[in-house]
Amino acid sequence: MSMIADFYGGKSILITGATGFLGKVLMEKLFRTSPDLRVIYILVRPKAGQTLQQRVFQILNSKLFEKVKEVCPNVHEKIRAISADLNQNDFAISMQDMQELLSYTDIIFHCAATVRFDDHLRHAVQLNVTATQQLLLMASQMPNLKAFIHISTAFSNCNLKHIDEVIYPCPVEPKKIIDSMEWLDDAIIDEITPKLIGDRPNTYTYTKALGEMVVQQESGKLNLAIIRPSIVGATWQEPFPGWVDNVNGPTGLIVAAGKGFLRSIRATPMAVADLIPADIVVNLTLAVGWYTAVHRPKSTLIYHCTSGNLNPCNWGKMGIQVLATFEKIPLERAFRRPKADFTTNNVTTQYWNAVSHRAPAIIYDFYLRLTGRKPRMTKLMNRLLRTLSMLEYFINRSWEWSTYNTEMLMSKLTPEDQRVFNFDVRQLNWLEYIENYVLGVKKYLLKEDMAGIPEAKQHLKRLRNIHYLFNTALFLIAWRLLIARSQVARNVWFFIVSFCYKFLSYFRASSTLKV
Ligand SMILES: CCCCCCCCCCCCCCCCCCCCCCCCCCCC(=O)SCCNC(=O)CCNC(=O)[C@H](O)C(C)(C)COP(=O)(O)OP(=O)(O)OC[C@H]1O[C@@H](n2cnc3c(N)ncnc32)[C@H](O)[C@@H]1OP(=O)(O)O
Ligand SMILES: NC(=O)C1=CN([C@@H]2O[C@H](COP(=O)(O)OP(=O)(O)OC[C@H]3O[C@@H](n4cnc5c(N)ncnc54)[C@H](OP(=O)(O)O)[C@@H]3O)[C@@H](O)[C@H]2O)C=CC1
Repeated sequence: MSMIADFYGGKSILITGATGFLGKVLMEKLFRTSPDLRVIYILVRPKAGQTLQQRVFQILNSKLFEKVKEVCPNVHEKIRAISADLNQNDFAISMQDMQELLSYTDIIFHCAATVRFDDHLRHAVQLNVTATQQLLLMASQMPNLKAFIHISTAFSNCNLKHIDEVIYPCPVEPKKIIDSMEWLDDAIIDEITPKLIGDRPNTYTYTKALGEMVVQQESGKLNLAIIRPSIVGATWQEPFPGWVDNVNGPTGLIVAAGKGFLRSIRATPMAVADLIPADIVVNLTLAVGWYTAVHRPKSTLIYHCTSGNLNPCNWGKMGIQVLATFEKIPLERAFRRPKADFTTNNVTTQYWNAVSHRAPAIIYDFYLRLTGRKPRMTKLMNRLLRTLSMLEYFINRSWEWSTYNTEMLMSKLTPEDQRVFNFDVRQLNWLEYIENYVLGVKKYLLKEDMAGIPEAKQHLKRLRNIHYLFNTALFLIAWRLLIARSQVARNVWFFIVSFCYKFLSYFRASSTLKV
């Protein structure tokens, strides 16, 4: 029997960010391994034209939850969606709902965040810092609360090269930042943002670091732990390999490479690609929840959920495997054949962006215009280039994260728990994982049918022929222009033609002699 699964039995669990990528995998695992849990409360905001119930229905009816429905047929009754907006005071939760949450919650998993790199500082502070502070305040009023698990990111201190499982203070206190966001106007915030974030690349990593400081400062008598995952990728094993449903992190680039939009990327092939599968993050999170509640460590422990120091892989190897998988299993209706190179400096990056990204987009838009359609490729390409520029920081550097607490926790688990809640990244085979990731992107994110693979391959062959034809035509035009303008080119051309003629005459004569 799994001690961890047993622990969650009968418990009331509160999850924020349950509609997000990680939140859904977390909920799935909880229901599947502890179907006898009392209830999972999820804080959900109503979204464009969808009620709360519709949002929950959509999640529970997705492929991700197919296994859950077998082991926990009454899963609909065990999930309680509470209308909440983490940007509002008291999260805009009704008095009645708040009372229920305060009375019954045993464990909190705080996953909600804005993960956009370019979010305005005011909004990022509101969600990643102030909301965390408010949730901690709520938690302190929960008589039955046994553990509060905060999901941060391994990149909250990406301004450092070696990162330990400790909280590094930011120069300005989170409370001062929260206060100032209330009275400063947007223009001033824009002006001071670069100074505040300092040597971090964006508001996301900065506000996640502030969020950790808030957790430390507001800990009071709470049992807290912080988890820092690196770059979360598709699932490795559970509930099935390759599940992913959004374009964040590498996923969007995998799509862009497979569809032939992304042809070059400024990245360091040897830099460590610190990816971590979503199910490993979730297994560690549940193990931490159990350990924090049962063993009640004296201080707030931080757990790095990273792969680099235990089972490193680099971007070069990953890129090659992504492309190799697209050879076997191509995406449908690609714009160009998947083929991409790493560039390493500004000049080559600008050159390949112009030649491989902008020029084909302009030519395609010209073709769309000619055929009476609306041009769209240049706009799409500009967005891709903007996204690439945001991600570049993370694919041109390597970090070292120590994992003492994570390894300590692994050693505390029974063999059964090590199996059921496996977070040992050393067991992961990267090539197999990447292949399943790419397959998952095709099946679960893009919802492409595997039966369409022969047609997709045929389409790629057509694209290859168009490519050869286009290159030949381009070469002939360039050559024609050159010999019209240059005597040297004309002489070379004359020499080649007469050489070919002589060679052919000799070949014909010698074959006639043989007969
Ligand atoms: C020697 C070897 C040679 C081999 C050659 C191989 C060559 C390479 C082959 C390529 C294969 C790729 C495989 C590996 C690639 C490695 C890249 C990995 C990068 C990973 C970096 C992650 C760093 C994570 C650090 C921190 C982790 C976290 O803690 S948080 C989670 C991460 N958060 C995010 O990822 C959010 C990022 N997104 C944003 O901030 C915003 O979306 C944006 C600022 C990027 C864009 O915002 P904007 O307002 O303009 O538009 P938006 O509406 O949001 O989106 C616009 C369109 O862009 C699409 N989109 C969004 N994100 C991505 C993405 N990550 N990749 C691609 N596309 C993305 C989005 O869908 C929109 O599209 P449309 O709807 O069609 O308009
Ligand atoms: N993905 C990654 O690579 C990594 C993620 N992390 C961390 O993991 C956590 C989860 O990330 P991930 O699942 O990828 O992120 P997602 O963007 O997929 O999910 C974010 C979640 O937060 C919710 N949310 C956002 N704003 C509000 C709001 N105002 N009120 C209520 N809920 C809100 C979203 O709800 P809605 O559905 O309504 O938008 C969604 O459920 C985050 O804390 C992130 O920092 C850490 C390292 C890497």
